[in-house]
Amino acid sequence: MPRFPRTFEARRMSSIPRRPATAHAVQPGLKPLPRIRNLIAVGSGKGGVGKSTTAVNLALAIAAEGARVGVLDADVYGPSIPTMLGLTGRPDSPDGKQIVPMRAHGIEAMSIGLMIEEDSPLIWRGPMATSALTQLLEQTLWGGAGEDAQLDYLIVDLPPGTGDIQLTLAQKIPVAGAVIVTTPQDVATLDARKALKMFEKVHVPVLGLVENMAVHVCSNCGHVEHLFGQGGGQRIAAQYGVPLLGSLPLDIGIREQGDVGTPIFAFAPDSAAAEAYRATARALLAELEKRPRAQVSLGAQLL
Ligand SMILES: Nc1ncnc2c1ncn2[C@@H]1O[C@H](COP(=O)(O)OP(=O)(O)OP(=O)(O)O)[C@@H](O)[C@H]1O
Repeated sequence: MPRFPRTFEARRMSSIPRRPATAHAVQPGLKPLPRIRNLIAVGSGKGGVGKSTTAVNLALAIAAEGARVGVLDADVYGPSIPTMLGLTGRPDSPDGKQIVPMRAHGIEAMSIGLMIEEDSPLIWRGPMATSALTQLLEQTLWGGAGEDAQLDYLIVDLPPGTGDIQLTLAQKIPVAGAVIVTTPQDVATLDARKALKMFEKVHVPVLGLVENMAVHVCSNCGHVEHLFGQGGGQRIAAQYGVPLLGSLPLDIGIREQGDVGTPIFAFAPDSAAAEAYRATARALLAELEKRPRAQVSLGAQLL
């Protein structure tokens, strides 16, 4: 794989003008979080489909559009975002209550994995997990220390599956929209449908599906192969009545870069894989723009 001389962070700092995002409506009955203009939940019907990898690279791709972005790793079963972003140590908490998010590759990040010992197994019952996660969401100083600090987008990597924890989280967290990550096999077994139903049940709008590992790119010759046939993602999205936001390649660089803490989008922003994430991120933002805006109340910062 070609090496790119300039890091993503340097590129981002030097050339991308900030474009503050419009805040969009959340589920009826919930109040938007003051520090978050748009919270986007990333879910999947089952584990191992590449949800965290997709969430992190999409967060970077959205940041590259000029937005202030954070990622919250809510995957209590296997918090992998610290590794994917190369984060270690504990986040600061000056007053013992609020938590300063960590930063990597130009985005903010917080993970349940940063708050516990690295080797300790997370065997939490539903209520414990959901209250820990809602606390983490609310007590993190997203967007900086100032009173009016805000992120344009917070990408929340939900635990895989559609059990109680996922349902409660989808119900309690004020979400502007959800994205469902599937693989071609996942599509075949209809696990993605369960995730769709779950979000529907709690009135969270699904912005679309992302088909991960859709085509294989040979690391030697770059040959592209549709291992699982073509058009599956498109068909299933049409069947469910939601857009297919993008199809991502099964690419060794995506895995390798995730393992070493510099996601492919940061490592090789001009690669074909990064381009696929960029196109998917743009489609996601375009879908979000179609959603109703958050209501503006006097004194609120949701302009
Ligand atoms: N498009 C891709 N190409 C190559 N490898 C990928 C791709 N997407 C994900 N992977 C790899 O697949 C493995 C699982 O990915 P990831 O941890 O993102 O899945 P997940 O759905 O979040 O898993 P879980 O939530 O069950 O822990 C990782 O090793 C990751 O690097």
